[in-house]
Amino acid sequence: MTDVADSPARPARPARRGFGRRSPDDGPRASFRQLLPYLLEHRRVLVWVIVLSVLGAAASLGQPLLVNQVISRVQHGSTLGSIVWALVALVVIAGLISGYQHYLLQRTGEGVVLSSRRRLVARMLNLPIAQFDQRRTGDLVSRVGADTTALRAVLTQGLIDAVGGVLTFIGALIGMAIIDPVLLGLTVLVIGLSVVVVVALSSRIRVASRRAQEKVGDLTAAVERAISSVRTIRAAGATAHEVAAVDIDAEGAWEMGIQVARVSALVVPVAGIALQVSFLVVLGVGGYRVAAGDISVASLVTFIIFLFMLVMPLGNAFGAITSVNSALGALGRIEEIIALPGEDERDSRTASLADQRTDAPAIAFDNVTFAYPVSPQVSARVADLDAGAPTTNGEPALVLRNVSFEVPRGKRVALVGPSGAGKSTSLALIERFYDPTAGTIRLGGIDIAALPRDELRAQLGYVEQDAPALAGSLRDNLRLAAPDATDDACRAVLAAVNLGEVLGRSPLGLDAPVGEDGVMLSGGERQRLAIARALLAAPPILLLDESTSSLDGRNEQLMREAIDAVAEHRTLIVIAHRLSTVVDSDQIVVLDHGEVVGIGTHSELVATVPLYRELAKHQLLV
Ligand SMILES: Nc1ncnc2c1ncn2[C@@H]1O[C@H](COP(=O)(O)OP(=O)(O)OP(=O)(O)O)[C@@H](O)[C@H]1O
Repeated sequence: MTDVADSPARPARPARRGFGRRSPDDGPRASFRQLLPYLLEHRRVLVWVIVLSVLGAAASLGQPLLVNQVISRVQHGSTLGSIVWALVALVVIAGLISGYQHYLLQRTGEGVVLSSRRRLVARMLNLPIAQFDQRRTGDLVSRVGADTTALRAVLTQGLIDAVGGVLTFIGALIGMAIIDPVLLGLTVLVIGLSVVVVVALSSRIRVASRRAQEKVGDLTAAVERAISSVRTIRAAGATAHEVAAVDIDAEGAWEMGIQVARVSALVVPVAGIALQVSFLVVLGVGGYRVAAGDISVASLVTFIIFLFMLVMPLGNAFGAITSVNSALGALGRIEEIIALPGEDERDSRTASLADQRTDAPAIAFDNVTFAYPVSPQVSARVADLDAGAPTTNGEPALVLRNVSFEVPRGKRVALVGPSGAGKSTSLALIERFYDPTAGTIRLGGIDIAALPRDELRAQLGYVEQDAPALAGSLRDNLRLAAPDATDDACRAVLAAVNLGEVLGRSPLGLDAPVGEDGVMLSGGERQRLAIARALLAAPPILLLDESTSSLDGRNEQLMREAIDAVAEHRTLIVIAHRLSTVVDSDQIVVLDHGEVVGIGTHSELVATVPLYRELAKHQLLV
């Protein structure tokens, strides 16, 4: 019943190999191998880029040979003829090829960013709910925005002319070997040293740039927190405090950026120094060899041009090291999420709704026990503190204990109990946002763990506690679960939950925006809009987690009427914070500290369950 990622007993499954074993300092890492699927999607363009690279390299390598000819002809007093034109043509062709190739790689880079965003968002929105409990929203947002953008650099800077660069490098090496192996030996010695230095520095760049990206994630999370709670922060007079908190994260990102800059500052001049030193060595030793008659002036000039051609791609590669390493760091953060199992991947799909029994209750809890999964980070911190909460003896604290109750078809059942008793958790388990640690929940007699989640959820309408309205129009909100609903159906359902008046408020009607998180609606209106949304999909079972915010008399009346409208012809499980909403329920289940302490009608419970009597007394119902 309990599946792997949600299991409190077992920590969330470590991601695929390469992400699983790492020290806290050692964030997600990616290799070029993981980049391959993204590149292979664009293999046609990349093959074309390679062909252009080969042509470009040939056009470049042809230039020193022609220069050699020009010098020899000038030395021997012969006419230059078409050679100069051929040289000009080669330079122009090499330039055109390089421009077109650059465009193709930029385009492919954008394509890689697009497909990484698609894959990441598709996986992210399909992760088990526990992952969202344990991760910071801003950090996830930053992965979709900033990290995917960093991937572009692999193509636009890393792979730019990589093949052409290698060919030019090899061609230049061969040309130099033919002209003068001694000079080549000296050149290779100097350049080899520069490569050793850069390779040694590149791992430091990788670590620094990955940390820089993590810091950007922290920064986005801090900004997201501040913006999403802006009213509370403003009202608490805590704006300056929050600005300072965001500032600390911004500074952290800046510091890491500076670290990257410091290490890359060491790398960038290496190619230049290598070129200068080898140029001076070649000029000195080459000049001596020309004087000694070992090589001609034309050969020395050609050798020097080849030297530039050898060092140029090397310089490009050194220059790309920072951006490629940061792209690989970003890819690590993207793949860390993509490697997590999606919630639907763990569906057993061994049963179908057709197996429902008509004589079975709509929903039945059978000895359900549950503890929320504890994130590995929290576990580690608790272990460090050697403290009990939120776990006991290393085990997560139980939120539900052996809970059993039945909800007959077509009946209205209320869950009541003090705050933290486990009411909302029970609805979350019916929705399979989490799976019970022990026990079974059945829908029409079928263990819901055996049903595909989408089939199960199609049977359920769920109205969260203080349900948020989604930014967008009234119509967008209503059609979330019923995309084909007509405008007439939308209007009818709004009227059913007493929201007809909201429609008349704006000339835009159903197109009227509700604001970010529905700020343009009152708390009661948001809750009723959420009920309308659930109703429109016409599910046979409705789970309603009543708003905790106190509603005035009129709103409460409107809400009761809305619930009555909802209850018709369907099974309703309602979490009531105001007993007045549920006194006429068919059955009331009283929860306390995760245990069922009473089941019955209002009058039965007032007579037999002290906790319920107490609750009713507080709410002036007895
Ligand atoms: N996502 C979560 N991760 C960890 N613990 C949680 C999570 N959600 C709720 N809890 C804990 O589970 C317990 C039960 O919470 P639940 O929301 O089910 O209570 P409730 O009866 O609905 O309370 P209320 O009436 O205040 O809404 C609480 O102690 C709460 O702190």
